[in-house]
Amino acid sequence: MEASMPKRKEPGKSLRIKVISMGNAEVGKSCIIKRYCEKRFVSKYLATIGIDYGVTKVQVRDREIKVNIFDMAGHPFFYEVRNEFYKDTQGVILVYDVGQKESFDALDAWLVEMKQDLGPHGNMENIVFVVCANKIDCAKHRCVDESEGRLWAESKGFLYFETSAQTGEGISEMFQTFYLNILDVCEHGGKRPATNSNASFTKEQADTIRRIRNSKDSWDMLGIKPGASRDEVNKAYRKLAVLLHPDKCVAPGSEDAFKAVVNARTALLKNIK
Ligand SMILES: Nc1nc2c(ncn2[C@@H]2O[C@H](COP(=O)(O)OP(=O)(O)OP(=O)(O)O)[C@@H](O)[C@H]2O)c(=O)[nH]1
Repeated sequence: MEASMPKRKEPGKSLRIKVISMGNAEVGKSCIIKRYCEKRFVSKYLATIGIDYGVTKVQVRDREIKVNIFDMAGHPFFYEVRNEFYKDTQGVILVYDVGQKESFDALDAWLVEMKQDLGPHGNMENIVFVVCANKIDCAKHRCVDESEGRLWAESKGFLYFETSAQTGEGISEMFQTFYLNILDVCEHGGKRPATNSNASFTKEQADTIRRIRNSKDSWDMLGIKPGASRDEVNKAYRKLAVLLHPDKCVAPGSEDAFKAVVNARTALLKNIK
């Protein structure tokens, strides 16, 4: 009789984690959290004063996770309040507004602030970061495209999601993946599993794509001086083509960078005897 009974799976022990939100003022940190926890959107801007705190329970795989969420004010004025809250964090929701380039450019400074506050013994390697490219509903105002955001995030081993707190797009997928990754870390003794931490492209590829994206003309794009010879153009082109060829490079934006390099070479060779 007992042998034919289906085995009941024992639920895993419940887990308690701390996550924080980071990013410039007004990028939508509070709204992302509200959209997920309360399923609503508030269009009126109410600046977070210092820190907002909330607790929520989620079920991930067979584990119940009690999540303590610290929603940080993005305004520089609240630095002194924020710096109390970086330690003992398992996950960070790092947000920028796709229509506000400064908020994207500020992401590095947010990491620096966190690193400084954690001090020399603080280890950010095993914290799960998810980057939210928020306000994608405002397509008309968008100035940071997906490949640029994804490249920044993935080259640091961070998760990347396109979100809109207003429409809800991407929000639950983002939180589900975020919590799953945190659970993986917790179940690996607090260390990020190797498969989750390495980008599938090199730093050289990521830096080259960024350089090409920001180059001012075709010479600059190929990384050569104006007036260089055909041979120099071809040599520079070949080097970049090997590095960025779509068969070899999976970095976000590599296809566009490769096309731009091909066009730059064609344009330059047309005018060199
Ligand atoms: N269109 C649009 N507006 C959004 C979105 N997310 C937030 N907002 C608006 O952006 C403004 C700022 O949102 P908050 O969530 O308060 O921003 P925050 O990052 O928490 O700001 P601080 O508390 O100052 O750090 C509010 O007016 C929101 O309604 C979104 O996805 N789309």
